[in-house]
Amino acid sequence: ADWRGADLAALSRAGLVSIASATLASLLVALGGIPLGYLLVRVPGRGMALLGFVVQLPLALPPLASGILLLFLLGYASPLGRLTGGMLTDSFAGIVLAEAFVSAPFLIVAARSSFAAVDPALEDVAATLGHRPWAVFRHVSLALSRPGIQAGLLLTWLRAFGEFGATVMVAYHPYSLPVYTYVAFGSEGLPAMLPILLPAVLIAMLVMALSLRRRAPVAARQAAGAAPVAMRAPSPAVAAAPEQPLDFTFLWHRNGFELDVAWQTRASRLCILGASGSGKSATLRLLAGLDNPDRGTVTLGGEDLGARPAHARGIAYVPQTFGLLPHLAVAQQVRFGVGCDPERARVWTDRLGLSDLLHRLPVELSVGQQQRVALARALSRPGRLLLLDEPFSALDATLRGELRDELAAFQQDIEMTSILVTHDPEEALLLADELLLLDGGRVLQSGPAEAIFRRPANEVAARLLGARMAAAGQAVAPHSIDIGGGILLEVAGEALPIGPIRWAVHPGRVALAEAGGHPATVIEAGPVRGGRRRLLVRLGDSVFPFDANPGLSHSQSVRLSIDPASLQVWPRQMLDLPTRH
Ligand SMILES: Nc1ncnc2c1ncn2[C@@H]1O[C@H](COP(=O)(O)OP(=O)(O)OP(=O)(O)O)[C@@H](O)[C@H]1O
Repeated sequence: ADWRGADLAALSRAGLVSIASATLASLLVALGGIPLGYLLVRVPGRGMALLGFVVQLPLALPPLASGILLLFLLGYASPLGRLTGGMLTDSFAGIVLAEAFVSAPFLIVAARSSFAAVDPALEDVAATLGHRPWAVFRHVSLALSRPGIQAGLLLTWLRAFGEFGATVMVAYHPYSLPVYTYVAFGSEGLPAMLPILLPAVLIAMLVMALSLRRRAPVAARQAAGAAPVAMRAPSPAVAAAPEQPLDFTFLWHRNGFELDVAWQTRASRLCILGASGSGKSATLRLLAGLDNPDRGTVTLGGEDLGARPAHARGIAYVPQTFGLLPHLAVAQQVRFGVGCDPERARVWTDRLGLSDLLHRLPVELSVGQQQRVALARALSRPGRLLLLDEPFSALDATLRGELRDELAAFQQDIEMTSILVTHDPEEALLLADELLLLDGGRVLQSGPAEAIFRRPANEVAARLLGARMAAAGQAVAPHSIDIGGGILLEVAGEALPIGPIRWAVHPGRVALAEAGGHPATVIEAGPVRGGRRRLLVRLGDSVFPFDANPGLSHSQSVRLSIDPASLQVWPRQMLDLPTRH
């Protein structure tokens, strides 16, 4: 190595040109590449797919070919070159453009993969929490993609810093470090190389080291900024839900599925009940403004919500997966909504038992705790409609029961109308005054929960409402059914039309009678679960399930009483299956 012969002034100039051009090129790429990476993920269509292919092209081209392509685009004979008086070639601007062209795919590909990994449900939740599209992009999409984008930016800078082939074609002057290396090698040979290469490698290593600098763990940083939430007695200083009639009609098509629903209700505790794929979540998303109907209207308290975007509807939405932002600790999570009321946030975090978990990230919470955080966040800003999409589906039976009871208690305290989506009839009956039954995108029945439970419109509605072993019978009076064998059962609720019916009763709502009741025989005894045995009993001509103490066994005679309010009765149709026995 010829250390003495090194031209330090020229070397420094070339080094500065490379550092400055690589930095400018990276900025340029970031400005265009980050939004482009996002659009490539979120905007569907062939045009975008083609664009995604084209932007990767520089990776496949030999750098010299990229340089020639750029000469066609930027050279003094091109329209752009003429417009700029040839300033885009053989100049510092030319170096920046050549470096940007060749290194851009590194950032675009990294940004695209990072954005693709962000769950769109998180963006949806942020929108329903009042954030405008730009804020959703900044606080959710960009925040969650940051590590991947930073890695892509580092690759972009390093690729730009080392870029030679395209640069030498577009801008031979001023010398960048790679071009200077090439020139020095041509005139002085190998002995001139080490004094040039050593600083180049050191600069690259320094930039890499700076980018690897550890940041404080997210949780710790977030918690440090979290205002302490004082423990206080529960005092949800909010009134019960005011009457605000909800009225919506939606017609919506997607992938061969057609949703055609309409509902008018004045109740404040509502439930949409239906089998999987019946359109429950789609209805909630249309209400929240996260999808647009092909045709439809939605008004709440006489106000037209349909014309407003999701962030302006004043709706709190808790999706099936809770939509917690993985980079925010509980305290930030709860205050994430636009217009979040700190006093309300304090009350709900306290009441939901989250006060000791404020510094934790979602990944450090149990599923039940995550569900509470999502609920606290939804309730901590003023809103008029609370949309809950199967909030308990991920929980075990015990926790499910506990949280269900808690939610039932909250419903008394919150000033919002709540709409719960579920396929669990028990949940629906506990948490709603009015039901909307959906089947295959159509409304099967709607109205007061108890009335629908007792009088399902048909067999499908009855099954959605939990009727399993339905039996045949005959309505012989407005409140009496004949189930064969001379047994008449009393039925509560609306008067029945005389004629053939089907009926069912929940196994837990039949009781053994000491005296009175109806004579029945145990015809099947199942295993004991939770201290109770599931039996099949014959009563009159009907067979139905019954949960009893484990002492009862096969062929035993018993006397049963059935609460008239717990019987479900619906008209028998020609297509209904015959009774099981
Ligand atoms: N974004 C979408 N793109 C295409 N099809 C969709 C989309 N969203 C919903 N669908 C379709 O609409 C239908 C109803 O879906 P939806 O999620 O509303 O059902 P659901 O009743 O909530 O079911 P589950 O109880 O399983 O959540 C389904 O056939 C589903 O495939």
